Amino acid sequence: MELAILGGTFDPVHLGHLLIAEQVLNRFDLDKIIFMPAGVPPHKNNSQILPSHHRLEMLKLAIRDNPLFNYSRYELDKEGQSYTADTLRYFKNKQGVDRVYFIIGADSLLDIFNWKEPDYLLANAFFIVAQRPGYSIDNILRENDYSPYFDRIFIMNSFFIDISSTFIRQAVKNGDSIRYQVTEAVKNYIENKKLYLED
Ligand SMILES: Nc1ncnc2c1ncn2[C@@H]1O[C@H](COP(=O)(O)OP(=O)(O)OP(=O)(O)O)[C@@H](O)[C@H]1O
Ligand SMILES: O=C(O)c1ccc[n+]([C@@H]2O[C@H](COP(=O)([O-])O)[C@@H](O)[C@H]2O)c1
Repeated sequence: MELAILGGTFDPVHLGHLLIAEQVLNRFDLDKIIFMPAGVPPHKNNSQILPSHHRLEMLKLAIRDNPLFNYSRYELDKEGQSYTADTLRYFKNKQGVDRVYFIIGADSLLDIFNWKEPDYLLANAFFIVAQRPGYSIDNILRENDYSPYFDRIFIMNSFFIDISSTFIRQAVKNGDSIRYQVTEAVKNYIENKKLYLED
């Protein structure tokens, strides 16, 4: 069995996330994508992250029209930090999944040796890396020694999408439009719940 997971804080989920998931389905022989919201994202300032029920609700709204996009509550329901190594162990050892693909942006690839148990992760999972503005994958691959894992890291020939959750949160705070950066349902949710208006 194979599983393709797009993990993220999704604060909020945006069209960049949806577009990279769609490109993965176009380019790889995978039949669905599992969006995995992090309960406690390891490398983010958690006091500033929206409670998980809001992040999950927006994710559900964003993917509801696409039967190939699913989500998992695994990292939300689990205690402690949402380490990807723990998630990998769970799906491989407890759920018997043979191949787990993690879909990440180039910024995450740059950070991956700072993740918990990077060697275990890189040796036992597969990574699909999406281009991201501001990051040169060629330079990233030159800076660290990824060579033992080259057969497990797939660089996706994807287009660059200049959208980030940080930019969206800032735009809401400034009173700027976020239309076309998030789905209409997510935009309405943010407005109705008055999210991201303050620091
Ligand atoms: N526009 C994008 N292009 C490529 N990858 C992206 C893009 N946005 C997010 N990702 C990737 O999706 C994953 C989850 O991202 P995350 O939920 O942290 O969104 P973000 O926009 O990076 O958030 P923030 O701005 O708060 O850091 C990460 O691996 C990240 O690299
Ligand atoms: O396992 C780790 O140490 C680790 C450190 C940083 C990020 N991650 C995972 O990478 C994914 C994207 O993270 P983020 O912070 O960009 O939302 C998300 O699934 C995180 O749980 C994982």
